[in-house]
Amino acid sequence: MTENIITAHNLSVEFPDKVVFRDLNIEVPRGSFLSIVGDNGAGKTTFLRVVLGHLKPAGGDVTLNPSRKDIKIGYVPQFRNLTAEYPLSIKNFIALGLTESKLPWLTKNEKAKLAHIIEETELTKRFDARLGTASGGEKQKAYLAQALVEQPDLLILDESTASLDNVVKYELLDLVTDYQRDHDVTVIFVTHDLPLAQKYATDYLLIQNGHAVNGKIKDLDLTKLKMADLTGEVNSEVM
Ligand SMILES: Nc1ncnc2c1ncn2[C@@H]1O[C@H](COP(=O)(O)OP(=O)(O)OP(=O)(O)O)[C@@H](O)[C@H]1O
Repeated sequence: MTENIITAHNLSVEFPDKVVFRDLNIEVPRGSFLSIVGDNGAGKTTFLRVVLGHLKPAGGDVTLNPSRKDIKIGYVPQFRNLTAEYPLSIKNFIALGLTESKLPWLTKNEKAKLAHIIEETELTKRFDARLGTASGGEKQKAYLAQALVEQPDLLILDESTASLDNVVKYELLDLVTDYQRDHDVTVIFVTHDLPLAQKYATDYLLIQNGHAVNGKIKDLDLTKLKMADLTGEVNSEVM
């Protein structure tokens, strides 16, 4: 039986002036790829904050497995350009994600982890380059490698493909799904890009207008969503 990494029952999230959603039931199987989609301000980040225990729900419950204390999380933020003067090499930047030892030098095991993730994120030819001078795609791959270097249980891609060009977006998500094939990692991809979500995700969570619906991505009918780049309203047929 597939284990769930996230299980929520009747989860309701509200602020004094806003219902984010009510009575969400969702199970996120280990090893799945969940896309969270919704307009700006719909509640995607808020959902993650509740899951990670940073915000108390108004009702219901959500559990993580492994527990919040034990789970290893990798996080890739939205792309932001670093200045050309940024001093770290790609390799040293990725090494910031190592948490095993507190020593000022890398242990043998850490060096092996670093070499491995550099290869898996296809940065082998560029690991000595300064991150500041790297291309946008290489920078985002370096963020991805940093998030994966400790082999997380859960990888959160927080609009990590926004403002990247199309080729780079697909390259990055190809790397994620290749990595996922070889490692036991669950991916949560927060995005406004529905076609991208449809290509890579197995499951979706759509948060819109105070409602949340979820299911298998193959059952999400894009033609029923009235969205221009996901900035419109969701059709009532879906809600
Ligand atoms: N601590 C808070 N107190 C009150 N309202 C809040 C709080 N945090 C978030 N909100 C509101 O809840 C709503 C959901 O915010 P959230 O940041 O989760 O949206 P989002 O879907 O992640 O948006 P974006 O795509 O722009 O990042 C917004 O209207 C926001 O203003």
